[in-house]
Amino acid sequence: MDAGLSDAEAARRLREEGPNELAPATRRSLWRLLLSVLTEPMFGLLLACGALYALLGNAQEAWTLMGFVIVVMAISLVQQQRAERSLHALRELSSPQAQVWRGGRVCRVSSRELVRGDVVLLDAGDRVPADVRLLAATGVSVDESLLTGESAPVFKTVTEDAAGGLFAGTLLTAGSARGEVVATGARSALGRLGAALEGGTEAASPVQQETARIVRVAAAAGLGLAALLALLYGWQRQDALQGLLAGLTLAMAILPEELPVVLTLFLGLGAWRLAREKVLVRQMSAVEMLGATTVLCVDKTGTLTLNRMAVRRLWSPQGEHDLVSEGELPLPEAVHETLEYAILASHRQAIDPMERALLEAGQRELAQTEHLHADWTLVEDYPLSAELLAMSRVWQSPDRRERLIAAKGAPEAVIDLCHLDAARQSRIVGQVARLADQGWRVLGVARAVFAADCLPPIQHDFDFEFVGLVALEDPLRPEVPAAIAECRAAGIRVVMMTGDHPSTAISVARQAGLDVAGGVVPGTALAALDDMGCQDLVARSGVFCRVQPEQKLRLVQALQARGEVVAMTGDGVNDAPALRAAHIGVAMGARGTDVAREAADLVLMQDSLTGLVTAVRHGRRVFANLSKAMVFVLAVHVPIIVLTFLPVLLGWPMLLMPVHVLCLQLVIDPACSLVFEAQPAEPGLMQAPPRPRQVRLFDRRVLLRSLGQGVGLALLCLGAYAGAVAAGETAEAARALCYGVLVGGSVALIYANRHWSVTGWRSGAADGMAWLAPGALLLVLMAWWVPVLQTAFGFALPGLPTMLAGLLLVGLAAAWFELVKRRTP
Ligand SMILES: Nc1ncnc2c1ncn2[C@@H]1O[C@H](COP(=O)(O)OP(=O)(O)OP(=O)(O)O)[C@@H](O)[C@H]1O
Ligand SMILES: [Cu+]
Repeated sequence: MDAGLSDAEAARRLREEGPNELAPATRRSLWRLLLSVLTEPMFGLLLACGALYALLGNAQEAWTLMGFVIVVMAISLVQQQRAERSLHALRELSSPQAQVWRGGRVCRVSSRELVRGDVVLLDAGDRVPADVRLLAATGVSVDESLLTGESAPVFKTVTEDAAGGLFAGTLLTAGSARGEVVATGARSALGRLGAALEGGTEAASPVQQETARIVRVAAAAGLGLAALLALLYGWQRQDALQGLLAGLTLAMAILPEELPVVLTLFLGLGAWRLAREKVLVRQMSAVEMLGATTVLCVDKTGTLTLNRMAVRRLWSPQGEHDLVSEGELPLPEAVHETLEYAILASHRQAIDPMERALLEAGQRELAQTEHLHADWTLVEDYPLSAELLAMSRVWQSPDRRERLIAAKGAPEAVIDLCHLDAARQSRIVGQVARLADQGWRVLGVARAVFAADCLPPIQHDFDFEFVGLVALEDPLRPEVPAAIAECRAAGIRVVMMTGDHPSTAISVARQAGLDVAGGVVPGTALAALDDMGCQDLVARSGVFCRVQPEQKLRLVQALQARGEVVAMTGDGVNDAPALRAAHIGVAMGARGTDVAREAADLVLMQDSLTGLVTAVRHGRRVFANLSKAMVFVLAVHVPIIVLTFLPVLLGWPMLLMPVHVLCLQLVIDPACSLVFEAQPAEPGLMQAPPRPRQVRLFDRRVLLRSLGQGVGLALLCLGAYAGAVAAGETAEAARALCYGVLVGGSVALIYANRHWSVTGWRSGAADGMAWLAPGALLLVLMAWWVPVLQTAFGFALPGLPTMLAGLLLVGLAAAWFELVKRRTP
């Protein structure tokens, strides 16, 4: 029964008892989305306008307006749905997984597919997916604070009573376990409590906060101005209803309802694009923080290296053997014991790549010898700890005559266990340095015998005898040097924090192309330093060895105190605090623990540093595109405001009505979501230093550019109107021309702002532009020619010379935008 359920039985139970989740995944339905669109203030304004038209007796205008309302709302709905769908897909991808016996073998399934009776395997760092009865447990301790509020670890062993089990939502902090699922979903202890895992609470990023502030200010200012305009108009012309209409138009023009939509859309789609590059974003705001990253703190194994360990060399005081260069020779007797005891000090069903490498070397090299003790039984197990980087296992031979203890671990820890004299000690230390200099991970191996029945509590109490050294090779990921070079070019420092030996650390750092000028600093050096000392240290050195998780946290904090924006990779059970502290915590999808993943903002599905560099590049691109979109959105509002306000002041007939503003939205919204969001990175984006952290989205440059471009367009539109009237056109034809220049100018505005470092027409074919520009042209022509629209828009067809003049004005606008783009710093 330990082999778990069959696939068919599991599927049947899943159907009958439902999935293992507390609340069904919440995906905002179409109705919810529609509701949120309907409750936007813009919609209220439009309804008010429609009602006013109806009151004024302009039934046709009221209907046209409503028609546009539906189109604009549909666009907005589609955009939101697009963002929503990408978010949902992300959540699915990042949903927790569980290791389970199904149909006689171990496989990984999404934990929502677990059913009662499944046999699950759990390891330190796993979140317990359901209520589980323990079948086997080694050194299991759990954090049940989610259920009990008590954060002290609780030790668990296999017992008959229910309290011995593991509960859904608790965290395995140490050990490993096998157990049978007894309750899932709402029937689990957590489900009965009605509690929910706090999943990805979205903290607003600086840009999100800034945007929210701008929207509030602009909305208040807009409403104030609109009220002023309504009063002015009503008082000047003694026409309260028309005044109200003018006011509403202005309110509509100023209301910056695009901004938050643009922000969510850009961050959401940015996350979706990253997911296609195998980088999962758990915290949306991380996309934008990534662009400001100045320091990447990376671990070594798996991030810089392949985590594909292989035993390279065996050393004992009697001899040495290289498994690659002397691979065809049989293993010399002198190193047999080194490998033998290294394997005895490992788990039989090893997960750790290092232990697997040892087992595999044993199968290959010792198969014909008496050194593999399949018939021995495990009596006791002393795990690795932060204080002592060594682990021991106690074995009983079949004849039960003696107990044998094998230890392996960091060489200095094993030497310490063996109580060697100074001469032998320094000889071994020299050998360790020689092997580690190649970038290999070196383990010391020791053994002891024990006759008494009662085992001592700590490893130090055995009388260990030094056996030898094992050097494991873990090749550098081939793509890493290029990724690090890219970081350097982009002004990003890469700092390595590893748990490994100093010589191994520096050698791998050198191979990867890290800055090793500051030497390698052991984690213990931090203990003697105060916070200022720490900050000095992280400024000077970029390679840290024998680092423990608490020290990672201190290093991250010291970097942050120096004003750096820190992204940090981590995968261990104890890395969570440092991951949370870093601006961007990065966990590994394949090898990381649940704890690390839950604490992280990003999950790299391919575990490689390259993914992180890609993420940084995307972060920079998203921020750049956001600024471009903001310049455009701000700039295009300037002429709209001027064209609504100025005619009232000058006593002209109204130039813009709600329907015009609304129709322009048909250009603005797709421009943001299609054109600006999809802009590729500017050339040189990764050759520039990171943007300083205090840089705001609406900085001087953005404001200057948008004002400069917007005022230019406003003047040209006014010029178009005044010119047309002067040339003898009717007010309707002049308005038609003015609107044509406004729409054409907006398209030119998009065109110019797509790229900042390149002139518009040199920037190559533009994806979204290809149908945005013809679409806008069609819109204008239809409004000019189609009779129904003509009346709704208050247009008359201008004469041909006027039209040509309008075309010229649009060309002028395009030239002006380029000029402003170049001249603003
Ligand atoms: N299973 C093990 N058996 C014996 N020693 C081990 C084992 N795992 C780790 N060690 C020792 O502990 C040291 C630190 O291991 P740890 O797992 O903390 O490194 P790490 O943080 O994974 O390294 P990196 O930063 O390179 O990823 C290792 O260099 C090794 O000497
Ligand atoms: Cu000791």
